[in-house]
Amino acid sequence: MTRTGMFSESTWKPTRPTRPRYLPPHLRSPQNDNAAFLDNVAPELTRSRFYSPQPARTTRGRGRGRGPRFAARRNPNWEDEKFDELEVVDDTLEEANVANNLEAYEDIPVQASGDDIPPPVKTFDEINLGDGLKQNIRRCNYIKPTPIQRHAIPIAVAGRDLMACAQTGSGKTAAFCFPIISGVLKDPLAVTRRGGGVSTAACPLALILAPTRELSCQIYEESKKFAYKTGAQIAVAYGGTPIYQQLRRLEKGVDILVATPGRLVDIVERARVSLGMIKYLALDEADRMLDMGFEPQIRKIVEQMDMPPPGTRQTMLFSATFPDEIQRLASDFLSDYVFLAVGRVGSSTDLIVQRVELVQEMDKRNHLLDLLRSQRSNGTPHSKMFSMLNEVACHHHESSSSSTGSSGSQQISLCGLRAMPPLDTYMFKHADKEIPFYVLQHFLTLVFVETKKRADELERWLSRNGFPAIAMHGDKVQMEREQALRSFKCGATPILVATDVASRGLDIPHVAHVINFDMPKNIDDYVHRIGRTGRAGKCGLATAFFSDRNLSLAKSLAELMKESNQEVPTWLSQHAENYSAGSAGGWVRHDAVDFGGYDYRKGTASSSTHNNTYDVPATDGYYAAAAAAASVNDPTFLSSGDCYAESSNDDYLVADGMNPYAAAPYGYMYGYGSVIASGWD
Ligand SMILES: Nc1ncnc2c1ncn2[C@@H]1O[C@H](COP(=O)(O)OP(=O)(O)OP(=O)(O)O)[C@@H](O)[C@H]1O
Repeated sequence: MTRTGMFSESTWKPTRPTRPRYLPPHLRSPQNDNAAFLDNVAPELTRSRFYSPQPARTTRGRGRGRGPRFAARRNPNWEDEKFDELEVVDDTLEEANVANNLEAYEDIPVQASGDDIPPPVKTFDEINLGDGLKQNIRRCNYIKPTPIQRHAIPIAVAGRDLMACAQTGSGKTAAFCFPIISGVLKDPLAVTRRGGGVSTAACPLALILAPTRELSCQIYEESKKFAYKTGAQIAVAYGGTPIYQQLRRLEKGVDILVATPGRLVDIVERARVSLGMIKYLALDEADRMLDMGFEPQIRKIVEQMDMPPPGTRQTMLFSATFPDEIQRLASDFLSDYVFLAVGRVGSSTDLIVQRVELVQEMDKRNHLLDLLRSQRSNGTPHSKMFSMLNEVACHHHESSSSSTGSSGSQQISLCGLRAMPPLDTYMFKHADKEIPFYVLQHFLTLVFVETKKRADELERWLSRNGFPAIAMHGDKVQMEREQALRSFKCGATPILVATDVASRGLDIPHVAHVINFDMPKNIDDYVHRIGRTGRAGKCGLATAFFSDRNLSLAKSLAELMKESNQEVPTWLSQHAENYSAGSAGGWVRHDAVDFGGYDYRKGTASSSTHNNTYDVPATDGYYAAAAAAASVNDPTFLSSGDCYAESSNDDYLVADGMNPYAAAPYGYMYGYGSVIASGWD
């Protein structure tokens, strides 16, 4: 849809006269909002029976007189209790444990580049987020901010555009949701964003885009928790479900819209949503959203659908990976932005133990069976994993105790082992039968495969061999996809076989093991896939089946493992050497950067470790390479923005003849071969 002329281009103020008076969220009736909110809570998102020794409590369906009013009369804190029934962080943990698990992120170096960067905070209380939101943060058991939250929230609350990169599972969702919710709640605009008058278009103030339906739903559920009782109206729109239901919800008015790109375009083209009032735009998994698969749709949404331009709106891009060329592309959507990297861009957390096994294609199935069997042998499944996790905890203790000076035993208990769910059985009712869930079911295993067909085949094969599994991929109808995810989350089918549709963003508690049955096409996808475990400071295990077909990944995988303090098998190092020597270069990472992230601009680099901000000379990356290339008078060095790579079937490769100095800063090339990955929305 092109600009409709509803809004004046220069001011972006609405000119439409006949609309009901806008009621700011903080003045809206909390009762109404709560009612809508509670009604929307999906049953599966109430406190999981799986992790709770008690059956889930509910105030619904208990007959007359048992509704919210009744509950409120009997117990003035009923709403707090009601909130507790939602899926909060992790109900097996005490508050202190949650905070302590997050200690795991304390040592991560942080780099911020840009002008006048607002300083980070140590606590949520230091930021003016508003009382309602702060109360919900406490209800969510978010005792203290994670590093990405400490740095990103003040930047976003100050109204700055932001490109932020932080490890999987480190709390990026809250880092963009809190500033958005807080901004919406403080919005002084006395104009309507609701439907009415001559138009039925809803006019959200904030738009959050995500690449998959499940991730949109997850962000929606999370933001509802954060906005609980504040009056902020949040809606979700994603494909694969009837559009009319979503349209009806939008008619009621919306402040924050969470959407997948395809469904959003559809709704905007039907003139049911106007993007003309957008003040906040957030792209989760931003590198995925801006790669070849989604970029045209994102450009359409951002540049051709009435959305205020950069500088007028605030734009926030978040991901765990940010290849250079995507950063370059993304800068089209940003204005005077801050680049923030927690840890190295595209690296993985060392809370995830990574194992790589050399397995040929024909042996993969049997190898998987052996692995799964060893997990549940002796009634103490995952015993191997437990010892490995213990090693991680000890290792982590060693690295963190030197900087924190804490005692050993204390640190070990902080590193995730106590976060493991209790090892007992649980009775599950299915088709009128009580089925015991054995210990294994407490640990969920996520198996990634390359194609939808392979996912279905492996699901059947595993089930036939006594391992209840379910497949999730883009050929399944949405209901089946959601059912598969639910069944996995609650442990009914403790193995999920998925394509890349499940690789990004999904926060599934107690995924203890990620198996790359088929390796992904590029290292970024690997980082996201293994990031489904080892979240929020907990430990996890990732096993990769590496075959001859994956040689092009050897170098980047070995480098990633080294960066994350993992043991690299000798055979992999050998393959990495052979492959890089025998090819035009394969994958190249930021060899020149010795810590932190990588801002492709590199001009105004400043860096901070924890809370101390200081300048670092921009001697690495681009400038170092430029200097090196210039010193040898090398004509192959290309300036920023030039194309420096050639595509191949799988990955982008450094162009022949380019010298290593020139290649280094452009490192981390993106595997466009993977864009056609199955199952994206
Ligand atoms: N400050 C905090 N205190 C406690 N738990 C937190 C905090 N911030 C986030 N979490 C929890 O950490 C988990 C991971 O957070 P989130 O899903 O936002 O990670 P992410 O960085 O977006 O990961 P991904 O890169 O995979 O999308 C969630 O369960 C979330 O509730």
